[in-house]
Amino acid sequence: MIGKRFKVKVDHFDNRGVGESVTMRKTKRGNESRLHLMIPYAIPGEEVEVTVEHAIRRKWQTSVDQFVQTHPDRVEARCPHFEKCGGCSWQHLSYEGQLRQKTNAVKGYLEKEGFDAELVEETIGMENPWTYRNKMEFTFAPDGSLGLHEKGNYLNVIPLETCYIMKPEMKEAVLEVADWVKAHELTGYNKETVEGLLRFVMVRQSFVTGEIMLAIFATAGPDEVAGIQDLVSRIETKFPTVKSLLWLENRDLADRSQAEETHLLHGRDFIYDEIMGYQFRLWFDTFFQPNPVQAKQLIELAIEMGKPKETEKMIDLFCGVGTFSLPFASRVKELAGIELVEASIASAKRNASDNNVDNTSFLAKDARHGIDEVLQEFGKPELLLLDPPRSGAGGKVMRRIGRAQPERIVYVSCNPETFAEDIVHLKEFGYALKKVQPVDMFPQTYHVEVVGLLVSALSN
Ligand SMILES: C[S@@+](CC[C@H](N)C(=O)[O-])C[C@H]1O[C@@H](n2cnc3c(N)ncnc32)[C@H](O)[C@@H]1O
Repeated sequence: MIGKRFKVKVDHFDNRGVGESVTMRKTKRGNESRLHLMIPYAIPGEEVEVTVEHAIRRKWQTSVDQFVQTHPDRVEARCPHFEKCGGCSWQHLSYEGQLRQKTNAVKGYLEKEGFDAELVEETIGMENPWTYRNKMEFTFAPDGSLGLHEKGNYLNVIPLETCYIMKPEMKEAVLEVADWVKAHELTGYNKETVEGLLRFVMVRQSFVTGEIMLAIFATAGPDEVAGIQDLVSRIETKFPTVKSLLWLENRDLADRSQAEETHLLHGRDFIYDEIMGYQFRLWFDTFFQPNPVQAKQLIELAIEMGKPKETEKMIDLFCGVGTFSLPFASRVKELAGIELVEASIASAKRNASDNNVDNTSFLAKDARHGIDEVLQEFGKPELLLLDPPRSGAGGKVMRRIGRAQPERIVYVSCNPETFAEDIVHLKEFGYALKKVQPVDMFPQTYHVEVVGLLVSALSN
């Protein structure tokens, strides 16, 4: 198969937004079999000539020799790193085209699980689908250059020239770090030889307060690094909005942005952010919605769909640091948040008290056991919101939710595929899906967020 050429029409995007063509072909024994060809950066409807490169899990990966017919939504990608960088995967689609494809994808996942695709609204897009990210992470190459991982090659780093999905000020601050590294001839960490100093730079900025955090992950402490004072004075003089400059020591072999020791080089160890008028403290490892403009839309939508009432009790499952909990708490009598990560629960409690929200309780537990515990102490909630990770909540959690019988369930998801699989479990408990609203949290990528409303038949 390798090296064979085909002329095919792209049928659909797979669940990672890659063009796929499926054709029937005869095997040597004369049987019919499906041939899956994966075609990078191709759009459904396009006609392409491709060459087979290799197989991954029974799907043949191809390279494009020629586009015979292109889609009207095809555009020139804006970024010079497009196709090499693992970040934006859909810059070859017009923004309107991206939104259409996202709506179709959500409809497809729901139809597959037996739901009515008519319940899916058009995807809510952004007025400006660029410079939307409030947090980015860049990697050092062994020679000290700083950039983004090459797509499909974790060991290679593409030096950062530009990045259109983050704010220019964030990029300038990161480029200043890159310049400092070059000036002092510091080395980057080599994953193969496990030698070298610098691992990552994480940058995050609040779009409301403007405060920036710069965190540098390295295999040694700052005392062991020549020129550290130069870094501090460069940042202090050129970037007054950097309110937190951190040096995070990570000597571990595991190449993750974690820290064994935190050294504060400038400012405080957190920055302030705000959403819907609520203030949040963000540490370097705090999960916070990465697109603050759309996050506000998402919370407002969840409120509109869930219709919280002042007489009601509510559970916020997978609550993180309380991004949804705080705005909802002011609209219900009592709210209980459940979340696995203890540090997030500590943050959620602090965020509640910082914002004078006093009708919440937060429990650091796995969702499954947390529901049982909260139900025992708290009784049946009228409203339940869940916002699980990409892998979904899973059947066991969904059945526990079904048995708890809240009147209304608002399901926020960053993965419509697992969302559709999860809500199937609620059917046997008498829930009907009323509405699904896709929201574009990640323009220029295939990712799409959804908010779904499910209502119990028993509540009517
Ligand atoms: C998509 S985030 C949502 C967080 C929060 N709703 C927000 O908007 O910031 C999913 C959250 O689920 C938490 N989580 C993951 N697995 C969990 C589990 N088994 N039980 C409870 N929480 C879990 C993660 O730590 C993370 O905070």
